[in-house]
Order: sequence, then C-alpha cells, then structure tokens
Amino acid sequence: MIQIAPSILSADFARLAAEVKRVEDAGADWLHIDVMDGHFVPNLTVGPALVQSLRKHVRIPFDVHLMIEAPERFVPEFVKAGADLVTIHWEATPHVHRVIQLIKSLGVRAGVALNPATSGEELAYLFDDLDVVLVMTVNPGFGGQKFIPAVVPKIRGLQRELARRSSSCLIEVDGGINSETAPIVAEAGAGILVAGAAVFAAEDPAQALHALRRAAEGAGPPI
Ligand SMILES: O=C(CO)[C@@H](O)[C@H](O)COP(=O)(O)O
Ligand SMILES: [Co+2]
Repeated sequence: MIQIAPSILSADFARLAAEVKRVEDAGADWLHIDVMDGHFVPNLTVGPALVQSLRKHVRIPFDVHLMIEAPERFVPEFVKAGADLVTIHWEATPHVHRVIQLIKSLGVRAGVALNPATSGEELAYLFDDLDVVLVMTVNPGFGGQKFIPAVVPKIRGLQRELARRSSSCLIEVDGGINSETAPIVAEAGAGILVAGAAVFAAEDPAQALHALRRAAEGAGPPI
C-alpha cells in the first residue's frame, strides 16, 4: 500500500491549521514538515514551535524532514514538539549513525535523506537501524520543482538491497511527485510519496490524493 505525505511547503502558511486539517480529512497518511535553515539549503522555513502548535490540530503522524546543518542540535526539540519520524540528511553531519541512534533513543522513527548527487551505497551499514530512506527527487530547498528522472535507478537499487536483506525500511521519495511521476517511483520501489504542490495547490485535495494513489498503485509491485 502506497502512503502519501503532503508537504506543508505548498500550503498557505497564514491558514496552516485549516489547510492541514483539510488534507488530513482528505485521507493523507502523514504530514511532511520541511525544516530549512538557510545554510544546508538556500531557504528558511519553520522550527519546533510550529510543529508543537500544529500537533494540537492534527492526528496523522508528523514526518519531519530536517534540511539543516548538524541536525543533532535540534533533534530532541523536534521530538518533544511532536515529530513521529525524524529524517536527517546524509550530507548534513559527519556522524549520521550517532544521530540515528539519538533519534531512536527518543522513541521515534528515524530516516536518512539523500540529495540527488548522493549515491546511497554508503547507507548499507545503517539499514538495520533505519525506518525510512528518503530519496530526494529534486535538489532540496523549494517546493514545486521538476522531478529529476536520473534518480530513479537509485530508488531501484535501494529497493533491491532492502529486499535482499528482508528489511522493513521504507523508501520515501520527495520532490516533483504528481500523477505522472508517482507510477515511475512506485514501480522503482517507493512506498511513501511526499507531495507538496500536487496536494496543497489542488482545488480538491481529496481528489488529488485519490489520483496520486491510483496512479502509484496502478504501477504494480516493485521489482
Ligand atoms: O523537501 C522538499 C523540498 O526541499 C519537499 O518536501 C518539497 O516541499 C516537495 O514539494 P513538491 O515538489 O511536491 O511541490
Ligand atoms: Co521534504
């Protein structure tokens, strides 16, 4: 079953609670919260205070995508604020294993995100500790960008390696996901699809979620 995680980056921040409730009611599986620090990526977004405020209005689990340098500095605050899954970038700290241990020790799920230019081969020693590998299908920093097809073989390679190890770790994809790209990534092995513009910019989010799910599930099981 494909899971969909709408990204708040394309929501109207002035009406955030109402917009998020709308996608929750429409059947979203996760809420994807993009955190940016202006260093790791050339953009700034939100911090733990916003996560804590939203937590009071939303029941679906929070998927917090940290696009920040040295994420270990802020992991405990995001968990305290209500994160259910914390994903850090492979490129953002020299101590990825240590940060994954920190996230797990706080009782939530842990993910590692890979920029388009990162191969993911280095992740092998982490698979047993990871709940999610997040494959960026755009360069991180902004919503509404165009999907990078060259990333698809990486998704397929990760899927094969995870299947070989009988791992329960899921592949999440993030960036430029819509009804055209969803079947491509689902066929390659993605189980969680992040979708910002495709859901929050749609007139009818329920219809948009349905279209994404149908497109992805029509792709058949991963190879
Ligand atoms: O992490 C990011 C961007 O850095 C994403 O979560 C985007 O916000 C997804 O938005 P769309 O590409 O689906 O509009
Ligand atoms: Co994201």
